[in-house]
Amino acid sequence: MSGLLQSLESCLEQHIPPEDLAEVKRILYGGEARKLNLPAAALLAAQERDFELQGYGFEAAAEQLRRPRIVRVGLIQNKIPLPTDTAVAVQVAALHRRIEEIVEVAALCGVNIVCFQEAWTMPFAFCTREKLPWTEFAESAEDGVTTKFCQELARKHNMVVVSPILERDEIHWGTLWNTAVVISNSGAVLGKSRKNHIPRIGDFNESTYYMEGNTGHPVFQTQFGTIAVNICYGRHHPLNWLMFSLNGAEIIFNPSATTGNLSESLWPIEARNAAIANHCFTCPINRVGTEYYKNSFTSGDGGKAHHDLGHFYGSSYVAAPDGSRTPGLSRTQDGLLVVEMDLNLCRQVSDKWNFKMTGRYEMYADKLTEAVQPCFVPNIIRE
Ligand SMILES: NC(=O)NCCC(=O)O
Repeated sequence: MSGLLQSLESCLEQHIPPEDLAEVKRILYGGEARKLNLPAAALLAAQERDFELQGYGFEAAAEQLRRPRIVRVGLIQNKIPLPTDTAVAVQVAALHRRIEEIVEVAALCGVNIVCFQEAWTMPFAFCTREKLPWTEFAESAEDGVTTKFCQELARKHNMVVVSPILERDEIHWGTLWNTAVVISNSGAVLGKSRKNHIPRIGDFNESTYYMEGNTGHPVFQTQFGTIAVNICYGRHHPLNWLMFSLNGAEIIFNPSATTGNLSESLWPIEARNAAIANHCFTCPINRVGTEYYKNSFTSGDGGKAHHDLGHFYGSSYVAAPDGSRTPGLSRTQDGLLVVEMDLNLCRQVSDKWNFKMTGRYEMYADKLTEAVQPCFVPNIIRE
């Protein structure tokens, strides 16, 4: 992992000859994203508060019967501000303060829907396998301190807030889940979406802490568009994206926590491919920084015990249904990515490429039903 590389895009800008840059961006990114003109006050506040602020826009063609449906989303990536052995309540409060000051800037930029990173109120401590204090970060999705905090933000800024937390479900005997709480711009809790796929890879020992989600693939109708949340490792599962899309999601957020050595080469591909395959916008968000734990832990691979999961590489971005994408935020710095999109692009691209129309879902539904039966015989033709 190169700790110094700020972002792939800054590297390209620096090293690709100027006469080739536009063509390189067309091939790699589907074109040069339109830069948004963000308010000077927002740029200044971001600088003072020490985070990167970037803004891009995606266009759609004008239609005769539908007005443009313009929405601005905000993706926030951040480091944990305090050491992991600071008191739980103090860490949570510090994260609330950090997010509050970034959301204020999102509001200045006209953001309608904001999404935070996975388990944003805590260090991503699931590498340790220790229960305390990490399970103490879990909160009620309905009326925990973080949900109340987000409801205030939503009301104050007239913004839909997607808040991925570690959830404690008191009704079901204190069960823990990895959950995104979706809060309407009215301040009401619209609902929640639990992480469907739990990693069992390397230091990501998350199944020690919480269960595979049981909320299916809910889509939330907001004033600004229909949204869904595919949490982190669900990014690797094309059917997970598909189901959110079949339920009508126009924007799918992917709040994540993932590290360089493990997944950085997959990061630019998976969510972008999901945007293309499902005719929707996708918004992967990753935390930044290296989180240190006092007690060492092993990866179960015979390697040495260590004190961190590796570097969380940020690089949050937005991909559009036509396959184009924004540059990523920094690999090392807190950041806010503001992206304006016309949701009419989803149907326009669908009418062009027809992936849903040609999807032959009935064929796959039948065959998948067969494939999961114990008596399944793979269809291999032999001589
Ligand atoms: N948080 C999480 O599910 N991480 C797993 C690693 C990855 O999906 O890249």
